[in-house]
Amino acid sequence: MSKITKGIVLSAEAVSEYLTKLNAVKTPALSPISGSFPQVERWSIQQKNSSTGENSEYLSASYKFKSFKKAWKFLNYVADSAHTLRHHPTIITTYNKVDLEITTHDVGNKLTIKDFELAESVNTAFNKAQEPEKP
Ligand SMILES: C[C@H](O)[C@H](O)[C@H]1CNC2=NC(N)=NC(=O)C2=N1
Repeated sequence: MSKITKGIVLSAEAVSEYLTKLNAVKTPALSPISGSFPQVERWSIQQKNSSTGENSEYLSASYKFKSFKKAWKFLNYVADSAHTLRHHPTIITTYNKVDLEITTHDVGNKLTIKDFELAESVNTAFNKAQEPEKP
């Protein structure tokens, strides 16, 4: 016999409306930062003006490592952060050097709080990649 003896039956419309509202609370809409930008160590703010008149903003940073292996250790941490934050950088890697760019594609390549959160966590990844290997 069912354990549920009392309850409220909701219509499919009511459930759908509730879920939409719940989702909006969990993931508030991203909007471009207006006014002054936060400062993140190692990262600088760049602007690109395309011939079509579209102005884009992005963060950029370069990281250098003692070895190729350390660069890849860093990249694996960066991938974890990107996955967790659901925000993904553009990555160019050349041997022991990693160049990163971050912008928010969903708002037309402008800077949002997500970009600065990811930049902070890339710095944390950089510090972790310097730690000596555990035996
Ligand atoms: C649905 C998904 O979360 C979005 O498309 C995310 C994925 N990762 C992203 N990464 C970046 N850099 N910008 C985005 O706008 C973006 N959007």
